[in-house]
Amino acid sequence: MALEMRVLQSDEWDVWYDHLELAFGGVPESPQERELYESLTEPGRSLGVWDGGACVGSAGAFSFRLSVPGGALVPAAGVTMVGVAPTHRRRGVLTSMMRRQLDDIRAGGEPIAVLTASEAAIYGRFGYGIATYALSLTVDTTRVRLAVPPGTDEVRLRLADPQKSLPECEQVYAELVARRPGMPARQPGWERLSLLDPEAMREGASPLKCVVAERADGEIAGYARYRVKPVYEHGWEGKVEVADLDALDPAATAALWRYLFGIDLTATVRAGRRPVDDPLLHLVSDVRRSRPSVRDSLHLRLVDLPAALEARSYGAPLDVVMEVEDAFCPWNEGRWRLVRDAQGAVGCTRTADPADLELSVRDLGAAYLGGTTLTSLAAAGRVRELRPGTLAEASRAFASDVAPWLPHGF
Ligand SMILES: CC(=O)SCCNC(=O)CCNC(=O)[C@H](O)C(C)(C)COP(=O)(O)OP(=O)(O)OC[C@H]1O[C@@H](n2cnc3c(N)ncnc32)[C@H](O)[C@@H]1OP(=O)(O)O
Repeated sequence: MALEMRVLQSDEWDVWYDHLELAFGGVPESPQERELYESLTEPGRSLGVWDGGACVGSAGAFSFRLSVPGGALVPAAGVTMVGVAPTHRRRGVLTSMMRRQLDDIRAGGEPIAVLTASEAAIYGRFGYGIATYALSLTVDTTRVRLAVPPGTDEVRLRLADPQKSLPECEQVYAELVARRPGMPARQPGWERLSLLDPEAMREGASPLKCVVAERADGEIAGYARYRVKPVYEHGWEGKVEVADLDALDPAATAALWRYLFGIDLTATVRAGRRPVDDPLLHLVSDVRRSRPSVRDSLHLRLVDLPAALEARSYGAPLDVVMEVEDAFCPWNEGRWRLVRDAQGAVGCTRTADPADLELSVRDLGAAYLGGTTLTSLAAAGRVRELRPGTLAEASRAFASDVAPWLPHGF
């Protein structure tokens, strides 16, 4: 029987999601998680592939707005819930869904698409590049000390109910979105993701706790959400699992980390999905015993290349012609002139002038948020400089002073 791909109807969601769970191995999600993701699913932009009555393929998209260098929010399709039934793998089902989805995203006018990949090797062939990395730290807090900046002692910490303190914590999040590229501005319903706390997610740890940091005037300056996992071996050696830590100034940042490091009966603080330039790296007395590790996080694709490049700002004047390869979305293929003038105005237009740089859309996606430099891509042979001097100029202009960061999965 021929496979049929069609847009999801709301009443098909359960079958569609059961299929997705199976594609990921078949362990059922908690009812809380399932309910949340059902409420966040946008059926009109979710695809199902059907073999008779059986769902064998799924791909969804969320309507995000993502911060980019300069602070603008760019409409971005958040590609999600991708799965192909184990019986139907390696027959091109994913490829057909990616084709349809990118065509739909283009028609809908979102200049970029983003995703987090279950396996880092899947999406490069569809033009996605790795635009952000995530830092994980596992700190031995029996050995590692914090050097806190002046003002830390003036920060007041208050334990708060995660649900009740959500509105004030969301204010902090919203302020950070404008400061750091790669962050999705909160869309209605997404704030609930931070509070998701089913027993199954705790792995023996406590329910989610929240500590709020306030300045002397009572203004909120940050918060951390965390769980404590009791461990007793030769004495108490519990683990503090940090879910979120967002703060607006150095004193609040240090006060929150100091609090987490100092929780009695614990010996480890573990924080995953942190920015790669997390200030914690500079607060700790021993970075090695903080066991940093890095992995790919947000994969990004330019869907409408000129609109995407014009939507961000650049750190220096620039006039560069790029020869871009994009076999999967050929409307982006060819030669583009990107100009950022002395006043900061940006234009990206087609040109017949000789190219200065040559690269694939995937590598342009990797560099788009300013975290991966064009120079580092060139060192790997992925960007080729055709006119001397243009690589350094473009690399400086694209780079972001603040590392791009995706604070949560989707
Ligand atoms: C954004 C997200 O939701 S990420 C979640 C992705 N989903 C999962 O990981 C769930 C488990 N895996 C699956 O459901 C499937 O194996 C998928 C979705 C990864 C791939 O689906 P398929 O229909 O088998 O892919 P398809 O047949 O279109 O393969 C296209 C190409 O990608 C390659 N490919 C497919 N899966 C992988 C993988 N996991 N790693 C590397 N390459 C892969 C194929 O070999 C093929 O390469 P080719 O064109 O050179 O022959």
